[in-house]
Amino acid sequence: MSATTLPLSTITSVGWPSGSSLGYYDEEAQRISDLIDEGLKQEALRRKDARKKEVRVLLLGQAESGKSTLHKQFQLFYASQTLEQERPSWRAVVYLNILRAIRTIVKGLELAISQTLDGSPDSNSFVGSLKDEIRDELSHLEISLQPLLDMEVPLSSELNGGLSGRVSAYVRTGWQSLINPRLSTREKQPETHEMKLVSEALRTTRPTIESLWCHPIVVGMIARRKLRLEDSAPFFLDNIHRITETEYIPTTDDILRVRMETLGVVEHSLSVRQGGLDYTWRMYDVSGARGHRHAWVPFFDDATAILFLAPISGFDQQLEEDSKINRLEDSLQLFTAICSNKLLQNASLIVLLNKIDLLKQKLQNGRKVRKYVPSYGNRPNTYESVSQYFRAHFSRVHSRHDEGHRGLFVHFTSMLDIQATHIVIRDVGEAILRKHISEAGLA
Ligand SMILES: Nc1nc2c(ncn2[C@@H]2O[C@H](COP(=O)(O)OP(=O)(O)OP(=O)(O)O)[C@@H](O)[C@H]2O)c(=O)[nH]1
Ligand SMILES: [Mg+2]
Repeated sequence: MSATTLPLSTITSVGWPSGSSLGYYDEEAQRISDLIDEGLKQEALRRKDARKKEVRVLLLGQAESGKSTLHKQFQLFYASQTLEQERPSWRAVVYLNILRAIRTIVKGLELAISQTLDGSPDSNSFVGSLKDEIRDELSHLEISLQPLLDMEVPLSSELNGGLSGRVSAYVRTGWQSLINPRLSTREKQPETHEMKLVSEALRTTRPTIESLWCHPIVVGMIARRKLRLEDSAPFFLDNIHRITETEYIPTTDDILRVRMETLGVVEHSLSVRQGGLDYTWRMYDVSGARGHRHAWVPFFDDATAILFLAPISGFDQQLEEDSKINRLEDSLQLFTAICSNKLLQNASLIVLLNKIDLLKQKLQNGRKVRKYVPSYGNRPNTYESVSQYFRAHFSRVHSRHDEGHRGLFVHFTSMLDIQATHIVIRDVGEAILRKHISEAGLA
């Protein structure tokens, strides 16, 4: 029976006050409606209040520009205990970085050796005139390292929760628990089977890795840029002795240097106390590869600030995902798109011209900027001159394309320098918060 066919007597018999007039129901309905309205109002106020205490920061920039490394630095500055908890989990990623570096070297050597065996050596090839005994020596090193390299796929698959395919590991929420299941307990972690195999194999092949890494042919190929190693590969291979110790736990420097690609967009939350108030910083760390940038858009609404990272050491490099595009050129194009994006026009804009340590190193080694950036002309090939020239390019893009007519904050950074980066984080944090406070009416 539907409620509309119930006689009034039936209704009163189930507990409604008998003999009351219809006016009573109106009053009761009104009371309930007022209560609901009040609840909704309180909820809206509570949300508005929480929103005022929430700062949303986007970390943008091309792949390998240093976004995830910057997030680690924020973590170190505001929540170092969380990085402490994660520390053992990074060991697997360090191992994976080493395996990847060895694979790149071995593949590069294989290619060079096959060219000499073909009898059609590239006349410019450094190994074009390899003597038979050196070729045999290199082949022997490669064969000895093959079992170690065969562990790369299972290890990356373990880090990716069983997903294999590309040999890589990805930053995404909760990856640490796969390799370090009792992350929160602080107990000494038992090694996973895969990790045990890899760490043993690394220990036993350490002398071979060292021989390969300091072999004059490999050193020469790197000097002539015949091998494209990731930025941190030399550091890990130089430290192979320490890293293959039985009790090895990654240092903070190792964690900052390790390369782990970001998958999609990862949200991190940080509690930040500033000016006597607690704020929640929501940081969005995105994948910077060309094919993944469309995934950023849903995070543009309501962004408080953008931290745009441009690795200016990349003036002589191409994108990994498209070898026709110069890295610096790509950074400038991307920055143009960010400046002119209407959805972002209210967000503070902060540019971090990153990897200045690598830029200084390249210039010291005699790399000429004008060879890769013809417009640089005959200006001095010094860090001061080059860095200001690159900065001027970003400022020009900003003044031509900035939709919101915002001010532009520019910092030169090396994400590996903890002290200097923390000064930048403090300055940037204060600037972002000042703007947020005045806009949210918290002042
Ligand atoms: N030498 C040097 N290396 C850096 C610097 N900043 C970052 N790196 C290294 O560059 C590599 C890439 O850094 P990530 O932070 O993973 O780059 P990302 O922008 O998050 O890259 P995607 O996630 O692919 O978009 C890592 O190995 C870092 O250790 C820097 O200032 N100097
Ligand atoms: Mg990343």
